[in-house]
Amino acid sequence: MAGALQAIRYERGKLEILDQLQLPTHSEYIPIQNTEDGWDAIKQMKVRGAPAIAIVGCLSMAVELYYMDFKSRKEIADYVSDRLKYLVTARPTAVNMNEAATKISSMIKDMAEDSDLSVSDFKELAIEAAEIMFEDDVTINKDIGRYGAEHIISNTEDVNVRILTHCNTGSLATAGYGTALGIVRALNERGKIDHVYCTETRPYNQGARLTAYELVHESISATLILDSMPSMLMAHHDVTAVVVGADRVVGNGDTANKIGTLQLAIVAKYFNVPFYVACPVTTFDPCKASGKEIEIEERPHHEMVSIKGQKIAAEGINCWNPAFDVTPAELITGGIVTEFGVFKPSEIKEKLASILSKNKENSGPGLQRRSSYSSLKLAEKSD
Ligand SMILES: CSC[C@@H](O)[C@@H](O)C(=O)COP(=O)(O)O
Repeated sequence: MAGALQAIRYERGKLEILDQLQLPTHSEYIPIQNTEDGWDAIKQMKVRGAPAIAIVGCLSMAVELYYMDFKSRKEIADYVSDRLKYLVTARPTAVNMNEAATKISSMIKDMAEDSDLSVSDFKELAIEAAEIMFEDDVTINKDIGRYGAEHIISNTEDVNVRILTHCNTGSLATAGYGTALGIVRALNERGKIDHVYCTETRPYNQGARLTAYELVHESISATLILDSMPSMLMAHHDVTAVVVGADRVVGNGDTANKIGTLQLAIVAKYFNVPFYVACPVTTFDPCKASGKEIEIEERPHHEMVSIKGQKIAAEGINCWNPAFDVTPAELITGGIVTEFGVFKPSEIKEKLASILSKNKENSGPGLQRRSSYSSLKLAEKSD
């Protein structure tokens, strides 16, 4: 296998991201020195993909914090909460940044009350909270990959599978490995891929520029198709499953993902092809009852009518550029693949609530387990 693609490079006090606007022709890492840089990179989509947005947002806060001096724990807690709220405003549909902001802010607020913690140890904990997300992401994605691959293999008679995917959900959209593309990677590691089809994903072309790049990089047998071709593809070729990522899965299983996902799900239903959504539990938003409540980001019209400054549409035409659509739960026929297993959309809220409450005390990915670990480490250090 080729060396892993790395969208995010981080060491304490230093963050760089691979500028995805320049891919696939140029690979340039750009520095993110503070939360303004983080916000701009997310807004302009130099980094994109729900998990990567949250990781870069939080790490930009960590880098900023690292170079600052504070007088009290409360000052740090207020600062962190303010910066994270600001980062959430960069892109509204993907819930991961909002989820991370809420989790880190409330953890930091609780720990600010702990008078045994020095200001500098407290600052370190705030930084570590962001670092934990980055460190855990690949493990989470590998679990998603394993569950998804096993589910697909055990629910098909195909010896080797043909997968259709949309947008980019791979190493470039996460800390590494990927979610939906992580399932493709896991299938490939098991020698089970016959072929992968990826859609170009207009207007930003994440499929043509990024997913195709990742598939070629890993020598996975793959074909690029236009966004208008999935029905033609399913009419003429056997597709084992459609596997996509998610920006927000709400309580009833309705799922917001890259524009074009809904039509893929409708076509898959027509041709009786199982349709899977793959995402970490941080993409789950149980507070919203249905997809109607999801705010859909609208992107600037210039992204539709020009490519790298070159006009491709008639001057003066009106445009509509929603970045995401919502797939109703009933069309997610294969299931929702998470790091805890594959769930039916109708059962995901209940099942995740039970798993997460059991895991809260002593395991599970993310801040709960690791923050108590960090507190222990700091306590040991001060003994
Ligand atoms: C693992 S990424 C999952 C989703 O974020 C992905 O499918 C997607 O819709 C990305 O949209 P983008 O606008 O490129 O951020």
